[in-house]
Amino acid sequence: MSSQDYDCIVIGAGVQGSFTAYNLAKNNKKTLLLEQFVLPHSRGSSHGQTRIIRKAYDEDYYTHMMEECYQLWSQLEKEANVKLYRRTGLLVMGPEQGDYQVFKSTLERNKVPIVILPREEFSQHIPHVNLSQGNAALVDTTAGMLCADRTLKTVQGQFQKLGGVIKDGQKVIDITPGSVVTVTTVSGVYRAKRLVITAGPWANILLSHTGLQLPLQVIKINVCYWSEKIPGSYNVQHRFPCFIQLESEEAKHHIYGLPSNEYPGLMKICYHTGPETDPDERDRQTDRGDIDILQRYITRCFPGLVPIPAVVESCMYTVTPDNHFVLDHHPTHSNIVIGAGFSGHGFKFGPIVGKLLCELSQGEVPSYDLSPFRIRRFQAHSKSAL
Ligand SMILES: Cc1cc2nc3c(=O)[nH]c(=O)nc-3n(C[C@H](O)[C@H](O)[C@H](O)COP(=O)(O)OP(=O)(O)OC[C@H]3O[C@@H](n4cnc5c(N)ncnc54)[C@H](O)[C@@H]3O)c2cc1C
Ligand SMILES: O=C(O)[C@@H]1CCCC=N1
Repeated sequence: MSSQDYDCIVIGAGVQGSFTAYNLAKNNKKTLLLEQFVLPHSRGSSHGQTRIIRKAYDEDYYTHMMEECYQLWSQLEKEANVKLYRRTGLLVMGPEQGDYQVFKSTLERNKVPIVILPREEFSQHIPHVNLSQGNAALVDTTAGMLCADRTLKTVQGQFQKLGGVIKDGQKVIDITPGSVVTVTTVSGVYRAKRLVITAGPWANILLSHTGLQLPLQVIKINVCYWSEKIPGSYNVQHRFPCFIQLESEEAKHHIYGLPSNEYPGLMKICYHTGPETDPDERDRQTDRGDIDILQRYITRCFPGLVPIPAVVESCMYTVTPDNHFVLDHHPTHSNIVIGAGFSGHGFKFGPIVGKLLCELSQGEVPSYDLSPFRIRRFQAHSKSAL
């Protein structure tokens, strides 16, 4: 095996590619992780200080995967001696008869510890928030925040300690499928028996070299931070939780937030959709319709915040038509595995996605039923070239 030959190449060092490479190295596979930008970077979907981790989901299969995933997060923390998870709880608010009931049933069915907050007791538990008319509320008490940038640094570091090789600043410009896959970057040519593509918003650009297109939409998210009128009122140290406001008449998509933490006195609150963008032209996309929706919501429900964003950063989602991930083999090249379309909720699953993509690439039976994540569910869709 020459120095350019690997058991497996992983393209894309975001959260999913980094955890996949780490799992491959743990399984004694000679692994190369390729990244187009110099690391660390803030041009994809995995950067920033924080992400929400939760078991509160509509579907049982996500809640089931999160059971093991919490353990994997904790194992990584112990192995690397770093703190990545902070328990805050997740406040779920939503119209009583809508998605809220589905979240509640999933949590109850799976025996996730929750606290129901009756309307008359709400403000005693959650001061500084107005519960919308007709909304109900509960807290997923096991939920919390993950340190995102620290996670990438940690998992990439552990991968390298296991002998894994990271080459950053190496944009992949060609892929030649075959029993040995050839991957060409701007400055090298590498070969491997197996390839994993975890390219986030650039997935379809890379997949075009393999004759496949998936129905993925890339959207820009304005990551907004809002100033506390009274310092500390929404602070993590004062036990303010993360929250999700489920979709309602006035906001057609979720609104979610994390307590003030990374920027003193600023709480992060975002809208769970945004305008479509080309990933290489993200900063040219200046639509701020989402911010208007957030301003109205904050004025009404978070009266302790100044309803003008103090900081706006950018991030991207890569969204599938059903908002479920793609975790599958390439339909015509079985030694190519794809992890894509994490639809704005994939970070918390990083450790389990890494384990599953590693299993798929090694031809093993995956630890979970992956039928919700198969490519063939898009067969009827116009953008899939299967
Ligand atoms: C604002 C925001 C808030 C979010 N909040 C949450 C949350 O609270 N909880 C949660 O669980 N999830 C959340 N998510 C979603 C989560 O962050 C994403 O699902 C996850 O980061 C996707 O990771 P990825 O590895 O697929 O993509 P990315 O992080 O984009 O990684 C893909 C990598 O591939 C590289 N690449 C692409 N093309 C090439 C090429 N040709 N050659 C080499 N490298 C290439 C890119 O540069 C990039 O580094 C949020 C996302 C955003 C944007
Ligand atoms: O995945 C998450 O928890 C966040 C909050 C809800 C919307 C998307 N991302």
